[in-house]
Amino acid sequence: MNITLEKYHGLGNDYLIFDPNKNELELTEENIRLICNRNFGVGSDGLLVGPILGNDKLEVKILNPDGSEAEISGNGVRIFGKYLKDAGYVQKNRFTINTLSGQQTIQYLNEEGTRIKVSMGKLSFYSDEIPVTGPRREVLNETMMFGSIPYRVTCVNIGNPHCVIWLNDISKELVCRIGKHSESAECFPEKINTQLLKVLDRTNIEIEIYERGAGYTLASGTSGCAAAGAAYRMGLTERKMYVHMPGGVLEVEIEEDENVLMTGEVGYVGRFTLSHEMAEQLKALQ
Ligand SMILES: N[C@@H](CCC[C@H](N)C(=O)O)C(=O)O
Repeated sequence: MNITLEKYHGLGNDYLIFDPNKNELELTEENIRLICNRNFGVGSDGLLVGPILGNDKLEVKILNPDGSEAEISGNGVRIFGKYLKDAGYVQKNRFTINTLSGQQTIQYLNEEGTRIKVSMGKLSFYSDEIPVTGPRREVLNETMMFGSIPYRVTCVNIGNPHCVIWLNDISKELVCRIGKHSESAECFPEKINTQLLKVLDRTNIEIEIYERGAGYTLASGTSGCAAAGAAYRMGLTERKMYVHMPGGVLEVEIEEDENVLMTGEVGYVGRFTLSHEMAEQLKALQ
């Protein structure tokens, strides 16, 4: 049996879909790393395994390129939504899926399903829910040391953990320098995704991203929601804003109950049928 993977991207944040109903391979940390490797494998910022059928909801498992499992991915959910339409798994325009972090509602905004709105769930700034070590509190504008340098940090959970650093000048170089330390800092027992946040005006923010388990990425849906949530909470923006990332722009709205709505595009790259040689290498790593 051939192994086929479908590749999509959300604003340059690329994912491969491994549909377990069409492929036979036991995924392990080792073979996930090889699939996502940009030199020796197909290459991607992560792997989406699904739909996993069985209960009343379609389920997706989200894997980082280092083989670790993430609770949620904003771009991943939109991409999975587009795949479900392309592969004929759904006919409705609005439906709910299951991820490790809970349920997300997906809505197609155009006929092709390339523009998708997702109800992502609620923000939490509470230390025990993010998680961040220390007494229970909302982690707002605290000083934290990453690589011996102090930063003002707001932490937030939107299904997965994020730390947002508000600065006037942001760059790829700086987020990579900070992210290498913050990702595995002792105060983050589940590790963390890092965003540098620049506020452009009350309805536009810009971010640079360093993802847990993936490193630097051109875009991240949950990072966009987390940074928007932090900016709103700090009183810097309105509830609705555009989040500018190197790969494109996401629309984010923080509802009154702190539920987050995220809207953005998805692009289809193509189908990859792995060579016999590659399939054998992956099987040897099962
Ligand atoms: N690209 C993502 C986030 C993927 C998961 C993240 N690396 C984690 O480990 O939490 C997005 O679009 O949200």
